[in-house]
Amino acid sequence: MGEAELSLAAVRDALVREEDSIVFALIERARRPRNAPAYAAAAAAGGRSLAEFFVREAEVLHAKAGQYQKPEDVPFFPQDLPSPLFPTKDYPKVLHSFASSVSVNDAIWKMYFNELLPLFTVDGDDGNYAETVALDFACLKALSRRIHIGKYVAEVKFKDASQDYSPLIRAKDTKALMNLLTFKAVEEKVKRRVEKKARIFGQNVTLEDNADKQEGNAGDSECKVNPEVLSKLYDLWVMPLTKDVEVEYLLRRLD
Ligand SMILES: O=C(O)C(=O)C[C@]1(C(=O)O)C=C[C@@H](O)C=C1
Repeated sequence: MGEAELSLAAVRDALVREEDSIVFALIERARRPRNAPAYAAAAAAGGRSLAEFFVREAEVLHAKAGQYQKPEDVPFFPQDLPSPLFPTKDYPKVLHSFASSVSVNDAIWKMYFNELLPLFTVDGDDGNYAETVALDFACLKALSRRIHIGKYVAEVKFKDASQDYSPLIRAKDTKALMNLLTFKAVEEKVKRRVEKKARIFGQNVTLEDNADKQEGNAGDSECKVNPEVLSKLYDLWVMPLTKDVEVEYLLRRLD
């Protein structure tokens, strides 16, 4: 995201676009059952699970290809990641220099595997473990990107009202910062919109004319991911973690 794009409306548009990626990533993962063996410690990978092994190896490849240069692209395993092998374009630096080190990926990892997966995948084991963990990686990346865009939201809010934010930052008043950056009405709209997206993107599209089955009218049980799971995901985890990123960024904004 560049300087010219840095307005609250533009950053919120970016968050809206990320919703599509998250809903589609979940729909794709939901094609496979839980596949628990993909998450069990495996001797072949030094006691790591296939899921962790896959994400670590994938991040090494992505880093070599030039990923993780932007503050919203945060790796889950940043230790010892290689530098890009190919030239990367310099993106405009619109955030404070510490921005890349703000990460809530550990919390996203735990939330995804412990809380979210059981909510939108069915019990079962079809043996497609490699495909399953690749789909998990796509979900994790989409969630992490959305949540870390919170850094830009925080920067815009700070720039727009530094007189309100600065005293709270100096006082390290986390609670007051959290209140100041929270817009309950926006959160309600976000929840309703992701639920609607899950209903629209997750229905089966046919060519038959059927008055009961117009787009957007699919019953929740016919959707590939239950739309209520999306609203819950945003309510309990995505928005709270985005706000944690905002607070963490703001607390260091005057350093
Ligand atoms: O849109 C904002 O102002 C944000 O800070 C983003 C966000 C969100 O995560 O969607 C988080 C906090 C606000 O209460 C509303 C929405």
